Amino acid sequence: MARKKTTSKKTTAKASKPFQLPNLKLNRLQEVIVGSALIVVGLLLLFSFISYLFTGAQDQSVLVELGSRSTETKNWISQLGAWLGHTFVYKGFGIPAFSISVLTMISGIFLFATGDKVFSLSRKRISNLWFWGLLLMLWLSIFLGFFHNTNALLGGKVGYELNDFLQDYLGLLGAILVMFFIAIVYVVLRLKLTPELITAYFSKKATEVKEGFENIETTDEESDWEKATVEGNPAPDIDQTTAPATATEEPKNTVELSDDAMQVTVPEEETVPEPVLKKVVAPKDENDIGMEIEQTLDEEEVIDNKANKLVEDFGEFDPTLELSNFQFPPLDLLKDYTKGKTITINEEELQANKDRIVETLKNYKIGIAKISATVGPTVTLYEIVPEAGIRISKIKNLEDDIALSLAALGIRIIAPIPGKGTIGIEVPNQNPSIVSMRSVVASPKFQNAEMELPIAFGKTISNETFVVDLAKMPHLLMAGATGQGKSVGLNAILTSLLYSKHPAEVKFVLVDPKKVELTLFNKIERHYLAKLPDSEEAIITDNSKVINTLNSLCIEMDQRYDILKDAMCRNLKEYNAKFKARKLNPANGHKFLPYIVLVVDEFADLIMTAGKEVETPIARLAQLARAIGIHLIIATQRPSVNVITGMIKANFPARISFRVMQKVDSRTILDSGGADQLIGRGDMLYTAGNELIRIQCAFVDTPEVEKITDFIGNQKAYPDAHILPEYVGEDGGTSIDNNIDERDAKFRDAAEIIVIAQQGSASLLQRKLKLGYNRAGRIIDQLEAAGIVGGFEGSKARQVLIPDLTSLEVFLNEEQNK
Ligand SMILES: Nc1ncnc2c1ncn2[C@@H]1O[C@H](COP(=O)(O)OP(=O)(O)OP(=O)(O)O)[C@@H](O)[C@H]1O
Repeated sequence: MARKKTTSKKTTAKASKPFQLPNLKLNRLQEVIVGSALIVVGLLLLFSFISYLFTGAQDQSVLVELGSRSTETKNWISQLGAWLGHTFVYKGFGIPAFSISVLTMISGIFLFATGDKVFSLSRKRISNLWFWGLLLMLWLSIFLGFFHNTNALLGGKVGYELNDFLQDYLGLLGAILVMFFIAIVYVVLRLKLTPELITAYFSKKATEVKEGFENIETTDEESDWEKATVEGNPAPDIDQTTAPATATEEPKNTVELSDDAMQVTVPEEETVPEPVLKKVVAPKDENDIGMEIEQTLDEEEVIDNKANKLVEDFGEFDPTLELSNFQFPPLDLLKDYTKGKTITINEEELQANKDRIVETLKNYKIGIAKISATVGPTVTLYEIVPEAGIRISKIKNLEDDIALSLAALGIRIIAPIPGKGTIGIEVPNQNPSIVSMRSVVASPKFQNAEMELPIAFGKTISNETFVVDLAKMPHLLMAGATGQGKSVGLNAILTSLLYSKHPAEVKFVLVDPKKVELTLFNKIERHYLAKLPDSEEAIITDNSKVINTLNSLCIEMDQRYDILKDAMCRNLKEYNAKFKARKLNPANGHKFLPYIVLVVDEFADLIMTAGKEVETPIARLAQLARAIGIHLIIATQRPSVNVITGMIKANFPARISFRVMQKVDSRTILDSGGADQLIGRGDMLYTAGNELIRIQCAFVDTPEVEKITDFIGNQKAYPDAHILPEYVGEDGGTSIDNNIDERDAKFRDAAEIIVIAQQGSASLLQRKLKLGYNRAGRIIDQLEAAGIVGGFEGSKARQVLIPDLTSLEVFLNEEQNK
């Protein structure tokens, strides 16, 4: 989709460009060769034209014989020169034809000297040069056509004919006026000159000239004095103390060499006078005195000018340049589940449901003034307007009774619907339709979304595509009982981003304790994923590594804040815009910063095993990371209060809930019931802090995700995944201290577990002894120091050096007796 977007942008850009050099890719050697070829061609043209001015008349007679070896011409470039001169100067544009040779040479020099790196950035400039150069040539040629009778070579045949054509229709005066008008258009468009600028320029010049005269007068006096002092003579007629009056007024760098009054005066570097606005307030009456008001104008922001110049020369910084050939996945990779099937409106079903609702309410003496239905992909919303005097809470309490009478699950009553004066009853359709990812990605709402991180969740109850900006959320909490569509939801989020963002613009940090859900994204590691230095896999499946990654993200956050502070930007969007506009110097550590999206599946599992160690960095990130482009998506099966703590909840205003089994879970995640009444299979409720929106999540199946990741993974990638800052945890480094007294209280238990399992891993201890990661890590270090387990072996578990429990007993007893 984004590909479409960019191509459409490109075409509009192309259409507005006057002329564009072909986008050839040359290597450096080819550049030098092509560059020199252009220079030679330019020179050949130049010499031919110059020579033609003098020898053209003599060569006129032999023009018909050109091509034969025996033909002799006077042109410096012989037959070719004679032909070129005749074609371009005489039959062409006259003297202005010289610009062709000059333009060719300039292009050649550019390519030869600077290479494609600069050249490709300056293509726009060069194409501009050609466009305006050729236009100027044509204008001059027509203009010189007025003087055709003086010399036919001035404007060439083209100039003469076009001039003649103009004069035939407009007459001499008309033609002159038209030419004058074109010249004005040229000057205004090309040189961006306006009458104001010209007057400003001349008034500036006038003041400069005036100041110049005044300066000459003073410097005349000064130079007399200086001449005298440099020669060692006293200053003529000027007292030593009073002489440098001008010098004190205008400080000079004066070096006193000796007592003999020899002074060498070095004029100060030219200082740019501050532009000053002067205004004189005349005295009100005889007793009043006038006043002169001076106002210094704001200084020009040089940095902007420089940046504008850079942007003019090289264009805006393009972060996607390194993978400029990257292609966004085509829509065909997504399956169209709804092919040929639109939502079927089953009128019988609608009628039957309506009748039952009306009847049930009637049984409770609730009269209905009006009822209408909106059919969604999986649920139909019946909106009723009760008769006057009916209490809303009465209807709300009938949820179960209506569900019973309709014999359906997942009935939800919204009383009243916010913003409408109605009460909503959501009833699941008998034949729900799948919302395919393809249909939401292809929707104009997603395609034209001007968002930083657009996410197409699915379709609302009124069948509208629901697109939100993750950057604005700014973090998302997601819950749902097992099998209700959480993993599909995560895939839909990731797919949306893959369809809209270039690898340079967004990076994912994926935490997947289930080990199977997000593995497919491994293929796009070097395009879209971020990882810790030295870690083999980018997708984190080991809970212990999550802590390091989260802390590393905190470091990244702090670093980004420093960079943003330095650039005086309030958020990542501003910063990147400033960087693209070349207002930030990469030499000062500035670089284009991609968004980072951290996705944590099975958050409850993580909290169970690592507790505070995970919660603290997550809360920190959630509180602070929004401005610097780190966004969290956290999914959990169990939305209990000890998993989704107050601190986490407070920082995740945007929440999604798939079906949960209990009302209390719904309350924990959404702060209200409702999620327990959903029907599952992607039926979800979304809230961004205010009302609840019921959405049918888009369905994207594993084979589709596989196709997308294959498509991206097979393309040229960055050399490595995006590397996060290194984090050395508290447990970093191995303690070689084998101090028995300082051993952990659970040391012996741990040793036994390790020896029984014959596997030296900290996570085993964590599970069996219910320890935090840091403590388990410390015990492993102590076991290593004691010689019970071997050294660290990367991703493999450590070797256990004691074969069984009896040997361990002997080993530890011996150690005690030492
Ligand atoms: N949006 C959807 N549209 C249609 N069917 C869906 C949708 N989402 C999920 N399903 C169905 O529900 C099944 C389970 O979904 P999913 O694997 O996402 O559940 P889950 O909540 O992640 O479960 P678990 O937590 O056990 O991994 C899918 O295989 C699919 O058949």
